[in-house]
Formats: sequence, C-alpha cells, structure tokens
Amino acid sequence: MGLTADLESLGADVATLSRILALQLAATGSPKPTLAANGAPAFPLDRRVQEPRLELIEKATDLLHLATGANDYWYFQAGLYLNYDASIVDVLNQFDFFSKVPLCGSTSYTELSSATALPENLIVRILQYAFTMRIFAPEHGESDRVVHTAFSAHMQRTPALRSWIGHALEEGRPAAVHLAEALKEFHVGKDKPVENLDETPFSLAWPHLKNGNRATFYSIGVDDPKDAWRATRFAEAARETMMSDVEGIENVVEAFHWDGLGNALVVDVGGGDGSLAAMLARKHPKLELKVQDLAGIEDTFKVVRSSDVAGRVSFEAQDFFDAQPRQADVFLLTRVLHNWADTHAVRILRHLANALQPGGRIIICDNAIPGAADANAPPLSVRKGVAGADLHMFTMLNAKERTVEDWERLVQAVDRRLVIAKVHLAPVPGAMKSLIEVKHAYTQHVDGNTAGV
Ligand SMILES: C[S@@+](CC[C@H](N)C(=O)[O-])C[C@H]1O[C@@H](n2cnc3c(N)ncnc32)[C@H](O)[C@@H]1O
Repeated sequence: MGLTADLESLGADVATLSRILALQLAATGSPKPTLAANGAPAFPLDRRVQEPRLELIEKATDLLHLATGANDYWYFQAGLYLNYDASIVDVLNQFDFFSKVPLCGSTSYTELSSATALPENLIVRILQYAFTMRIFAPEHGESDRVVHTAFSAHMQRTPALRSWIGHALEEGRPAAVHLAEALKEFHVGKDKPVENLDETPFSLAWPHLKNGNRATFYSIGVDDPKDAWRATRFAEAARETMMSDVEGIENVVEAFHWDGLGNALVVDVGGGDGSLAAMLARKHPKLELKVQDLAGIEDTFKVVRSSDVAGRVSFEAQDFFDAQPRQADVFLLTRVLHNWADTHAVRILRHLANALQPGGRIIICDNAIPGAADANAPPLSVRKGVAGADLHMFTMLNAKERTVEDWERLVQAVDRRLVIAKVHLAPVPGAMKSLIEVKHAYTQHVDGNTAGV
C-alpha cells in the first residue's frame, strides 16, 4: 500500500490490471468473471492469472478506501456493515435461501416467504441488504422477483461451503464477539498468549459444561451429544475444502519428492477421512499409507476402504498425544498443527520424532506466513486470508498460524537435533499452504545415542 497513492493513479492501475487479467484469462482458456448466475466461481491456480488478479484486488481495495473516506468508513462500514454483512449471510444460510431460488429462473418474495415461514416484509428487507453485497439480485424489470448472482448460485452448488459458513457464523462468530473480553480476562499483563483450550473467546461464548468447567472447541458434541452434528458439519467442511484451490494442498504436497522414497511407509497423522492419503497412493504406487486419527473418525474413511487404493491405504485409531507405535519413513501432518498452540504442538511432534526411521522426515503442510519484516510479503488478499485464519485459530483454540521463524523455533523446541531441511512455500500466489520438511540431523532417535550424519 502506498500512502501517497492518489485517486487517478489507482484508477489507472485498476484499469491496466483489469485488462491484463482479461488477457491472461483468455490466454489460459478461462472464462471472464461475471456476476450472472452462470459466472465461474473461481480463477485457475495459474501464476499468469493469479499475479494480476491479486494485485488488482489490492489496488481496488485502496481505491475503494479512497472513494469511501475515513468518516463514512467508520460510520457505515465499521458501525453497520461489519455486523450486518455477517448477520445477513448467516440468515441466508440458516434459512437456506440459496436452495430456494432456482439456478435458472426467479422466485417471488411471496414464494420465499412461504418457503421460509418468514413475513414477506422481512424477506424484502433481508434481500435489499443482500443485493448490496451482490448476493442475489432483483429480477430485471420486476421489483418483486429474485434471481441468483454468481455468488449466491455458487452456494447452492457447493454444500461444503454452506457447512463452512454454518461453522464460521454459528460457532466462530459468537466466539469472535468475545475476543476483546477474552483478552481482558486471560491475556492482559501476560508476557505471551495463554495456551489453555478453555481460556479462549470460544470458552466465554459457549455454555459451561455439565461438570461446571468452561467449554473447549473439542468438547462440542462430546459434553452434549445433541451438538454432535456441529462437529460433524465442521469436519465435513474441512474435508471438502481440502482439495480446493484456496488451500492448494494437492499442488504443494507434490512439492516433496515422494518417489525418491522408494517403498516407504507414510503415516498421515490426523489424516481424517484419508482423501489426501488416497491421492498420494494413486500418484505414487510404491507408497504404503496409514491414516491415523481419533477412533470416532473411522466411519468417514469408508470411501477409501472401497476405493482402488484400499490395499495400500489403511486406517488406524491413534491419539497423537500418545506414543507413536509406527516407525515411519514419513509422518505427514496436514492442517493439524495450526490447531494447536506451541506446548501441545511440541508434544505431538516429539512422539513422531521418537518414531522416525533413520533418514526419515516429518512433513508439515500448513500456512507458513512471512514475518512482519519480510520484504516478499504476499499480496493483501493472501495476507488477509492467513491473518483471518490465525485469528480464527486463536479465537477457537488459542492456537495460531506460524511464520517460517515460528516453525523453526517450534521444531527446535521439540529437540535441538531436529532441523527444517526445506520449506516449499505455496507454489502459486493465491494458494495458502506451504510444505515444511523436518528431518533428524542425526541417525538415532531423539531419546537414543546420537551419531552425526
Ligand atoms: C483440521 S483436521 C485436518 C484433517 C486432514 N489432515 C485435512 O487436512 O483435511 C484435524 C484432524 O486432526 C484430528 N485430531 C484432533 N485431535 C486428535 C488427536 N488427539 N489425535 C489424533 N487426531 C486428532 C481431527 O479428528 C481431524 O481429522
């Protein structure tokens, strides 16, 4: 951001970048974005498209700020829109407006009123606000009929995103409202953030447990089985978004030279339903994969069990806070450690380090955000995505996203003989996940005698 940027030069940059983006979309055979219901929901994860796109978002954000002005920003944006952008998306999702409007055609306010059992007057007012967010639109020429935009239509087509929004706005948002209160109650006067799972904004938002203790995110559905659907919904959202371009996991995991391992055992720790393990098995026929997760997750593994790679991918109930029973060539941790503050993450990693084969690797797939002073800071929207994920981790779990330096410190805290062999930063701008290869600097286990290699 240039503090001296002015209206005309930003406007000119936006025009130039829009032209470059359109040319690159044409060159890569990708459709041009449109707000119409049939508009493509995402851009290809291709550097030629993502670079101008991300720069355009940054310039357009500054332009929007200049055109808004500080006073309107604080009065309208902060004072009203921050609340009601979230509330209206929550209402549209909870009342499932997305499925009640046809993808081709329109629906009247009266029909939406009977489909949701809400007064028509409220339907109109909810949609008037949603229209300003480009979520649904009034049908051309008619004032009482509604059509989809590309944004609302995408929600109808993507149940996993409805699950993600359900989690974000029904569990995440009430917790986020308690962020300042949690800072006052648990953090003021401390040298570093507290790490206890029951001293989070979430714990302040959620009712106390039956035994009177504060709730944790992990007690959802365990303390009161009536809430188990929430945990299931969250797991579904995490699972379905795994292979999405936003995360970019498939690309970055391939940055490691799996075929160089030969016949090897890879343990996917906290591997969930096994979809990543199955993908690796398909691409690398010499690998045997074991998916370890909590016993309750085994049911979600059934798709892999009846798949073409079932012979090489199996499930094992294993709590990663217990000693690791397998001696693996690679322990893979995808989107696991960002859920855990350092003290807990060190315990998880120490069990794995103790069980590594000589020459083995722990491979961490997670965000590796640049430090504040990093000159190669990624574009605004990527920084905001990671900063938002970081605050979500803090709000729900007292956990965090880590910089490359944080990862180095964490690995050193496990054992000084563990080192980061390589960091594969997200290969395409716009993707979030990086790959961190951790190895033993010595051939023996961390608890045994060591010999330098
Ligand atoms: C965010 S999910 C990531 C799942 C998968 N690796 C992915 O990227 O989609 C975190 C995983 O850690 C698992 N998990 C949580 N606590 C665990 C524990 N104590 N032992 C083993 N797995 C655990 C969860 O069940 C879940 O599958």
